[in-house]
Amino acid sequence: MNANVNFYKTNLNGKGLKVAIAVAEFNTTVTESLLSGAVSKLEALGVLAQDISVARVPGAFELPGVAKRFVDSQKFDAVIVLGAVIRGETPHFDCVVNAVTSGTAALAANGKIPVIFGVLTTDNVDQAMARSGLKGGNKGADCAETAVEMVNLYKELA
Ligand SMILES: Nc1c(NC[C@H](O)[C@H](O)[C@H](O)CO)[nH]c(=O)[nH]c1=O
Ligand SMILES: CC(=O)[C@@H](O)COP(=O)(O)O
Repeated sequence: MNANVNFYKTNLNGKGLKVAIAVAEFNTTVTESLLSGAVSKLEALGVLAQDISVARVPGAFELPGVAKRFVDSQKFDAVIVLGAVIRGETPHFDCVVNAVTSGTAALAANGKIPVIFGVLTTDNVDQAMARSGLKGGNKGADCAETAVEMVNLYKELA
């Protein structure tokens, strides 16, 4: 790699940051574990508990609506959406996944703050358990780290 390339710097310092989390209640065993992982990681990175705000919604379809309100409030440095969409017998899985993915992506691309996508989309419960800290890694914790990293990158890009 050419040594003259300029790389924007970022870091994982969460001190002083205010983070909002929207979490779906559908598949609550999985999503509460995602939430726990996200909150624990945020605190480990220096975000104070009183600076973490959580809103629960019925399902993943409702996540972008709450995330937008978090963004529009201008009270937060980042927003994380957490959910677990698990395939059933009908195409409803695709409807929900498409809606939450496109809605969250639009907010992330158009908003002034990072909006982080932490919605599991799995074929079965075991796959969800394996990605929510119940039987393996925790995507909620991963999203928390991404949120802090992106806030600090955006500060460099300002
Ligand atoms: N099947 C799952 C859903 N379905 C519910 C929708 O997200 C939504 O709440 C409903 O259609 C009313 O608007 N939600 C999940 O989060 N996960 C699922 O597996
Ligand atoms: C993702 C869903 O909406 C799904 O869990 C619903 O199950 P089904 O397709 O069997 O109604």
